[in-house]
Amino acid sequence: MEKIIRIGTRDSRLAVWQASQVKAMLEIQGCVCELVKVKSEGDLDLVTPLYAMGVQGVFTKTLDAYLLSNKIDVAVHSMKDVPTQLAQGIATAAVLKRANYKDLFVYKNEHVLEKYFYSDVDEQRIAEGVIATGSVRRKAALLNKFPKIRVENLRGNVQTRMQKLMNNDWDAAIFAAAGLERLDERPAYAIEIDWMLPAPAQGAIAVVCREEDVEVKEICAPLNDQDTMLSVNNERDFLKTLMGGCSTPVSALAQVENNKLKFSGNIIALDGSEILEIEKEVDLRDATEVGIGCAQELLANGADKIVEQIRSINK
Ligand SMILES: NCc1[nH]cc(CCC(=O)O)c1CC(=O)O
Repeated sequence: MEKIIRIGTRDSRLAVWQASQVKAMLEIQGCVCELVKVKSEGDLDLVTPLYAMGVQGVFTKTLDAYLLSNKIDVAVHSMKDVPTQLAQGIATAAVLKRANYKDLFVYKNEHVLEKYFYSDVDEQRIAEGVIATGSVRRKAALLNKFPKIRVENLRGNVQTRMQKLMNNDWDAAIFAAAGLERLDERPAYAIEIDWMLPAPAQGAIAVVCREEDVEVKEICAPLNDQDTMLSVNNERDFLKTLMGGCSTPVSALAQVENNKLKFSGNIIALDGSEILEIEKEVDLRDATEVGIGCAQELLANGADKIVEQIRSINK
């Protein structure tokens, strides 16, 4: 009998959409697949901010256990939710071509755009209002640009968060554009935040498998997009070298263009009071350690102090 590839996924709509995408790609290659839907801790607790849940990989560790106990053959994740250090025995089998990597500002009343988008630096420094996000990275970036605003905690899946935005008196909430676009739920009242660097690997989908499963690795290899893989590896190395954590105010974006890798990264103090940024462009041939190099350079230029501050607060 032909091998059936068991594809593990969380059971949120976004996760199931992403896993179905992988299933369809494998089926085009002639594979027989089935989806195995699993609840993860990250989905069960919709109140605690992610950074307070204290463990890495809240979204991934249930599926890691399923892989290691041979209940599934691959697991599909939003790559930005995957800890930079994969669990022992787990390997990346493929990274799909990246979708929209940007963060999206979703508002209810377009009058707020004046304040947040069509204002100059002086106006931004004094702008007041409330924006909702559960992400420490987005919070730090918003406070860095708009130091007088209040950032409200917001968690849950796409639908829950959208509902909460409608029910509250907030100016806006921030979403990953990729998540909304995959579900065909990007509202008309939304604008991409061009100045905000994304989370490392935002918009990329990872397929992981058992480290020693050569057969599954071979089957998944054609799904891999080399440019995306190189980019997100550098972004994740940047994060790992700086902090190692998952919910941290670290942003990074690497892009392949004209045989070059363009890398941008930053780390921001949790309260937005300080930002350290770096940009580099290197030949593709020398592009495997840009993320590490940029992180080391930032650490030598003061990022170590921000990292220390974040560690002491998270303790
Ligand atoms: N941490 C939650 C999460 N993980 C991946 C996505 C969206 C898809 C992606 O970024 O690839 C989201 C939602 C969001 O940040 O709004």
